[in-house]
Amino acid sequence: MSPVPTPTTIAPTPHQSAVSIRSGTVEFAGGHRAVASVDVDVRRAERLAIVGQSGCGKTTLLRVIAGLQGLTSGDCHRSTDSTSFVFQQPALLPWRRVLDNVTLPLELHARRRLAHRDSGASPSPRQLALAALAEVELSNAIDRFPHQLSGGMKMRVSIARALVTRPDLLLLDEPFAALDDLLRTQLGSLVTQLWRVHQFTMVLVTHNIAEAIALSDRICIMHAGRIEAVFDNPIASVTSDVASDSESDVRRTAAFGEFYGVITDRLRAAAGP
Ligand SMILES: Nc1ncnc2c1ncn2[C@@H]1O[C@H](COP(=O)(O)OP(=O)(O)OP(=O)(O)O)[C@@H](O)[C@H]1O
Repeated sequence: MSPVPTPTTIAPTPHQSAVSIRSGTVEFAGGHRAVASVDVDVRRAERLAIVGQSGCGKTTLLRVIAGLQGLTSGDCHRSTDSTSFVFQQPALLPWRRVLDNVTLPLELHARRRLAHRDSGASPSPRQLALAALAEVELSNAIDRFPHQLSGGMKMRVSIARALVTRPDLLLLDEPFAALDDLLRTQLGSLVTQLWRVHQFTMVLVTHNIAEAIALSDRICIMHAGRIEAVFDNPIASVTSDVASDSESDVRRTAAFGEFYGVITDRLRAAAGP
C-alpha cells in the first residue's frame, strides 16, 4: 500500500508569487489587530518596500512573510522556505571571527545542504563564506572579530551571512536605520548590486521614503494594520541600475522627487488630520 500523502507547509502559490497572503490577520493578546485582513502578493524576484507609521504593523507583516509569525485568520502561502533576515542590529557572535560568523548558517543548515547537493563537487562552507564576503568587499577582514569592525562593516558581515545560503527570499527590517546617510546609501547600493546578481525576492521595511524608492520595485503603504495602497515604483529601472556614486544624482531628479511626494502625501492622508 502506498503511503498517505501528508500536507506540507509549502503550498503552491497563485500567479507564481514568492509569498501570497489572503485576508491575513494577526491579533495579539487583548484583541489588538497588528495586521488586519491584508491581501498581498510578493512576486518572485521583486523588491517590495513596506512603509508606514511606527506601530502600523510592518514588522509583524514581515514576520508573517518570513513564517515566523502565524496568522490568527486568513492564509499565507510561501513558495520557498529558503529565507534570510537582516535586522537593524547585525547580531554577530562576538567570539567568532568574521569568516566563522558567515559560515554559521551553513553549519546550522548542514544536514539540509547535504541532503540536497550532489556529493563531492559542492563548495565547502569556508569557500561559500569567502565568496559571500568577497561580494560585500570584506575579503581583507575575514580574520577580525566583530569588535574590530566599524558599524558599516558589521552590517556587511550581516548581509554576507544572510546571503551565504543563497536564499530565495531576503527580508530586511530597518537594516540601515542606525547608520549615517552616506553609509546607508552605500549599503543600499550594495544590496541592489547583490539583488541584480542573485535575483532573490526582497522585502524591505523602512521608515525612510527615499530608501524605499531607491531599493524597491513596488512600495506598500501600511496604516493601522491595513495595506492602504501599493504603488509601482516608476523609477525602479533607473535606481536598480546605478552605481552608488551616482545614486545621489538620481535622488535629485524630478522623477524621484515627484514619486517621493506621491508616497509622503499618501502616508499623510492615511494618518489623517
Ligand atoms: N508580540 C506582540 N504582542 C503584542 N503586541 C504586539 C506584539 N508585536 C507587536 N505588537 C503590537 O502590534 C503593533 C504593530 O507592531 P509592529 O512592530 O508590527 O509595528 P511596526 O510598524 O513595525 O512599528 P515600528 O515602525 O515602530 O517598528 C504595535 O501596536 C505593537 O505594539
